[in-house]
This record gives sequence, structure tokens and C-alpha cells, in this order.
Amino acid sequence: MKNQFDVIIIGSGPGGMAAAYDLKTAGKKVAVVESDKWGGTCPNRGCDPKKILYHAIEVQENMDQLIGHGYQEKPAIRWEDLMAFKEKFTSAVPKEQRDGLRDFEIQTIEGRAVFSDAHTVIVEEEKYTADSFILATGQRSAILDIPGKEYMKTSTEFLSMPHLPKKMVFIGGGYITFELANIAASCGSEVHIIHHNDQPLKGFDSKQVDDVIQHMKENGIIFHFNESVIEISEEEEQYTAKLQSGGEMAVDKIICATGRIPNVEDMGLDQLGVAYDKKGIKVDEYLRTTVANIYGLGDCLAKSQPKLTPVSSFEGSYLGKLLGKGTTEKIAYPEIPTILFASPKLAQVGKITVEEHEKDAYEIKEVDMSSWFTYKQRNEPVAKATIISDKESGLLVGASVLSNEADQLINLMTVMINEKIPAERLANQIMLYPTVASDISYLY
Ligand SMILES: Cc1cc2nc3c(=O)[nH]c(=O)nc-3n(C[C@H](O)[C@H](O)[C@H](O)COP(=O)(O)OP(=O)(O)OC[C@H]3O[C@@H](n4cnc5c(N)ncnc54)[C@H](O)[C@@H]3O)c2cc1C
Ligand SMILES: NC(=O)c1ccc[n+]([C@@H]2O[C@H](COP(=O)([O-])OP(=O)(O)OC[C@H]3O[C@@H](n4cnc5c(N)ncnc54)[C@H](O)[C@@H]3O)[C@@H](O)[C@H]2O)c1
Repeated sequence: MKNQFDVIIIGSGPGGMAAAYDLKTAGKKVAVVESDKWGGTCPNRGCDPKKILYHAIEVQENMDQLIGHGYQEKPAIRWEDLMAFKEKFTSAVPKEQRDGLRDFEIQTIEGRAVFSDAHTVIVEEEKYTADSFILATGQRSAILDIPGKEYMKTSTEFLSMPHLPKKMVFIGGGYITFELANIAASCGSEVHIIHHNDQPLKGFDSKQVDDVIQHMKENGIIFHFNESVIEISEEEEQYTAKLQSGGEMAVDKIICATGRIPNVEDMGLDQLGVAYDKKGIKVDEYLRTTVANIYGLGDCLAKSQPKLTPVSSFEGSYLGKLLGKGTTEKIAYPEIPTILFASPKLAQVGKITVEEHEKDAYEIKEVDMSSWFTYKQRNEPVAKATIISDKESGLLVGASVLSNEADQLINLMTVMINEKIPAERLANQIMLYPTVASDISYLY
């Protein structure tokens, strides 16, 4: 039957895509429904466009570190050209992603999916039925509920701004604020960050967060901790943010980055009995929702794992195996690394702090790497690592790294932790020199 499938996936982000390709490879008849841009958040309005902008400021910073050591002056970034470069990548994404599915004989359905029963969705007034469904609907930006909230923009608008505002404010103290504020400041905007408490970037090593803040202050960013925006007014595209402390701030753009909310509403989930709360859809260890033939993955789930592209893809591949090849295993997550693409980068994996009562079990080592050749050759101002290993086995259990090479180092350490590679085995490897990998054996 034309509209009858083994599995229908709702949402074409990295999670939905991974599930679709793996299920098709396993011989299933698969369809993907998408109501917005094919490819979802990551390549259209998330990681990828952000990384293109970030790369430009990373190059700028690398050059800045060599002023007086070969370079004469810090290069300026022309926002309009950078945006045009970014647009070259992002404008092609939806078609490429959709055509990729079609070429693989996965049916693509455009429109918003709404369930009419546990085996049927309606999209643009047409019925589609399936044995199983996967909810891969992602999240969207939360907007603070304050007077004048209609004047706030989100990360999506930031990543498509045709011109760089002269003065802007970011509300929130999470990943999005820190990454995008850093980009805006490096490109020449006067940037303010307003955060409702004095503990931004929760979940990262607090000492290293202090270092990031210090570095961002040196980059010109102005932090306002224990402060909130309570009202916004507009006059001729100039915005005035009224502050809880009593003051006011006049700016050209206000970006709200106070977290993201799952896309779960108006899909008929309540009538079916698919349980969810404000954190997302509830699933068991097989990623099954409270309705037996409906599964969920990625950012739209209420779960403890971080909401990141590779996590969504991992879950998509797991469901590909579960529904495609009939594995009966529960999902088992490895240690998941996370990174803040700021200046410098802050990345971590596994255990990053040792409590007083754990001190007999773990060894914690703090290493200042800034005098090492890898960092000195680039004149990097900061390079620090905190390494935690299990005293009995000697195995690495966690690490947090603050440096512009943190991504490379943490990727290597993630493999060492997940594959339980003892330090002695590293001595058997010959790594390229001088590179970050050749430093790793000095770390613990
Ligand atoms: C600014 C920003 C920067 C980020 N940077 C990084 C990064 O550097 N590294 C990283 O790992 N992660 C990053 N992330 C997070 C990453 O983008 C997400 O974790 C990832 O995209 C989640 O994938 P997903 O498949 O779960 O959902 P999404 O990619 O959000 O896809 C969900 C899709 O479902 C569609 N949909 C929703 N409801 C329906 C419906 N009823 N019918 C049909 N379709 C529907 C949506 O339109 C969307 O296309 C970033 C996110 C943002 C916003
Ligand atoms: N490098 C990366 O991997 C990367 C980059 C960007 C985004 N992301 C993903 O996107 C998600 C969303 O990022 P985000 O920065 O929007 O969220 P976040 O959860 O990282 O940070 C939200 C911030 O807003 C603050 N906040 C919450 N409610 C508030 C309120 N009512 N008033 C004022 N402040 C409030 C929180 O204290 C927090 O500091 C991340 O959790 C992550 O999963 C990842």
C-alpha cells in the first residue's frame, strides 16, 4: 500500500536521519516527515553554521596571538562576507538532505505530522500508517515570558543576521550565550551577557569556567551576573531592556538563550497517552515511549544524556538496530564528551570532580600545559587540564581541558576512557610529533 510503512520517523534532524538510513539498510520500508528544513537544527541553525562563524574567529585569535611575532595587526572580520560564506553551506542543506533520503528510497513527506491513532499520522490532510513510529522532533528556543518578549531574537536569527549589531545583549548563561556572544564580540560588536545568577555554564569545571569568563572579559564582553531583564520596549529598531536592578540598557539586538524546549505539542500525543513533561518525552531503556509501538530519540526526550548531535545520531542508530535487526539489548551509552566552542575551548568527558569522600578512590591531577611546546609555539595564553584516574586500576575516568586544542585532546581521552586503555599501552604507540596526541602520555 502506498501510504503504509514499517516505520515512520517524525523529524529529519541528525537523529531521525540516522534511524532512517539504518532502518532502510536493514530492509524496512521507511518514511520521514519534516515540517520545516530538511536536516533539522544542527546543519541549518545549530552546530554547523555556528562552527563556520567560530572557525573565522578562531583563525583571528590564532593570528592575534602572533602579533609582534610575525603578524602586524589583528585581522578584522567583515560580518557580511562571513555570512555569505556560511550561507553557501546552509542554503544547500535542506535540498541535499531531502534528496539524500529520496536517492536511498526513503519516502519524504513534507508537513506537520499529527497522530490520529497509534498507527496513523495525518500530514497535510493525507493519512500515513506504520507499524512503528519514531518521534525525533527536537527542541526550539525558549523565550522569557516578559513584557516585550516579541522583541527578543533567538540563536536561529543570530546565525542569519545580515548585519552585525553595534551593541547587543545575550540573556542566559549557557552554551548558546557563551558561544554566540564570543563570536559577536570577536567580530566587533559591543556584547553584554545578562545572567540571573552567578553560576553560568553549569556542568563544567567551575574553575575553568572562571578562566573562560576572564578571557571573554579580555575580549571586551561585559558580564552582568545576578541580573535579569524584566521588560523590553522598542523604538525604531532600538531596544531598551529594563533591568531588575533598576537600570536600563539600550541595544540594537537582544538574544534570548535561556534554554530550549521540546517539540511535543499539538501532535496528538496526549490523546494517545504518550507521556511527556516540560523536559521532553519519557522513554524507557529501549527508547520506547509509554505507547508500545512509538519510540523517541534525540533532543525531544526527557533524559540525562546531553542534547547533542552525536547523541541523537547514536540513538537513531540504536533504534535502527532495535527495529531493523531485532536486537533485544537496552541502549548503552558510552561516556559522552561535551565542548564549549569559546575562546579558548572548554571540553570535558567522564568524571570531572572528585568529592571529599571519593579521594581514596581517585587521583586528581591539575596540569598547566601552557609552557609545553604545543601551546608555546602558538603563544597560547592558557592551556590547562584536569585529569582524573582510578587509583586501583590506573585507568583514566575523566578529564576537563581548557585550551584551543581541547577538542582533539578530549576526543582522544574519550576513546581511552570508553575502551579502558591503560596509560602503559600508550607507551607502545608512536604518535605524530609535534601534535596534541604526542602530548597525551605526559598528562598522566
Ligand atoms: C545554536 C546551536 C548550536 C549547537 N551547537 C552544537 C554543537 O556544536 N555540537 C553539538 O553536538 N550539538 C550542538 N547543538 C545541538 C544540536 O543541534 C542538536 O542536539 C541536534 O540537532 C538534535 O538533533 P535531533 O535529531 O534530536 O533534533 P533536530 O535536529 O532539532 O530535528 C528535529 C526536526 O523535527 C522536525 N519536527 C518537529 N516537529 C515535527 C512534526 N510534528 N512533524 C514533522 N517534523 C517535525 C523539526 O522541524 C526538525 O527539523 C546546537 C544547537 C543549537 C541551537
Ligand atoms: N557546543 C555545543 O555542544 C552546543 C552549543 C550550543 C548549544 N548546544 C545545545 O543546545 C542546548 C541549549 O543551549 P542553551 O544555551 O539555550 O541552554 P543551556 O541549558 O545551556 O543554558 C540556558 C541558560 O539559561 C539560564 N536560564 C534558564 N531559565 C532562565 C530564566 N528564566 N531567566 C534567565 N535565565 C535563565 C540557565 O541558568 C542557563 O544558564 C544546550 O544544552 C546543548 O544541548 C550545544
